[in-house]
Amino acid sequence: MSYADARERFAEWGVDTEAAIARLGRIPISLHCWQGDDVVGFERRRGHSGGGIQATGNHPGRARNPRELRADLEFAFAMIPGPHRLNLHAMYLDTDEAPDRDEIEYRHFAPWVDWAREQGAGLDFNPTFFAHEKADDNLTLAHPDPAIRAFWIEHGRRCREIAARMGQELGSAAVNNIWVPDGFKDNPVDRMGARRRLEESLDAMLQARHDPAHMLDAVESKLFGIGVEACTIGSHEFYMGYAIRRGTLLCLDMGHFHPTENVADKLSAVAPFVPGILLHVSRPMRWDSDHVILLNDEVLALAQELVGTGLLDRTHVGLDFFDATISRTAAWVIGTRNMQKALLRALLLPWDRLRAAEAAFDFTTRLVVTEEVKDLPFGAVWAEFCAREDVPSGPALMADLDAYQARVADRG
Ligand SMILES: C[C@H](O)[C@H](O)[C@@H](O)C(=O)CO
Ligand SMILES: [Mn+2]
Repeated sequence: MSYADARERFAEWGVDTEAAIARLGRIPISLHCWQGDDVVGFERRRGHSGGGIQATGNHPGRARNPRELRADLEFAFAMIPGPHRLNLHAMYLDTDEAPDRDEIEYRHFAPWVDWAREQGAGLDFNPTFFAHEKADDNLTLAHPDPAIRAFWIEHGRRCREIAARMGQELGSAAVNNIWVPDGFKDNPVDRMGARRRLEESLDAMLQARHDPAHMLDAVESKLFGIGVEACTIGSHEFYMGYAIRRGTLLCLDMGHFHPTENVADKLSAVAPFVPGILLHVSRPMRWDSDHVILLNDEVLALAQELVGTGLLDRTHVGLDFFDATISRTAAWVIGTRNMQKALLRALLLPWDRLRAAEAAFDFTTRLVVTEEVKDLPFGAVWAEFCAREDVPSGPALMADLDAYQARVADRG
């Protein structure tokens, strides 16, 4: 179906496809750098605990250095319509030096900023509290040893400074997301002590004020991780309380809750109490497996809540998946485009009609409308969006993905 015909079909429902396309074109999605190299990073020191996260698979083409990762990202950006952001982790520094985590400085990341400026992309940032000898006890900011806590506090403090400078340089606030793997494999007897230490460390780390136009703090909770099955110190309740008290963003990772929980439902529940939300859009399969996101019910529901509640302006959409069994660039492209497709579908819903039906307790109409509109030609609107943004779709996209993968397949 042509776009012109599709526009008319949507108009019959009172939906303006032009407005939806325009809104979608202003929503940046933050691509996570760690999908490109299986969460390895570019530090010269290696070989320590991974904090319970690990990519599985050995598909050829893993980016081995910043140059390769940037080339892969440039390709992915060319396949993804709309404004771009890159979510960097501190272990992806670009330098010949070998600073420890408590020694990193802005200059170690400056090449990323230069590159982002060239690309017209924003940057987000994350301290790296894993893959380091001082994280091998599965305790960092909550460690009982004050020297280890001090080390990680200094790392986190520096990361906030680096993120703030990135945001200032690029004229777009960098979200600096704090996730620590801290927890216990078996039942601890002093959960309270560990949580108090985490709270104190976070307070020390977040003491310096930074301009929110440059940097926004976020905290990310988790239900459990491999190796910390009995207790995660930074649980949802912990960080929900912390984000409210400190006024930070709250990060909701779709893989960090019990599988029966509905992350979409949480948005309107937490939004009144925190200044904003960071999403890690992911696909847990039985656990926090970080599969590439599909255009599935969970992602559609998330996008629908973002649009329907008006929370888009207060939400930063980031991705968090990593799959090393398929082309890493294709994973980025397909996952990101799925998030955008979900947002487009949400933007193309007849919201006024649905809200009126619900307000009138006419749940029959609400059901009929939600099911009937599923037959509308969303694909034609998506194809039009891609064409206007000069990115391929359909078979042309597949050909480009295959050609790029063939180019990187001989990386050692
Ligand atoms: C690499 C990220 O910091 C990490 O995936 C974190 O966001 C997470 O979700 C850990 O399970
Ligand atoms: Mn996450």
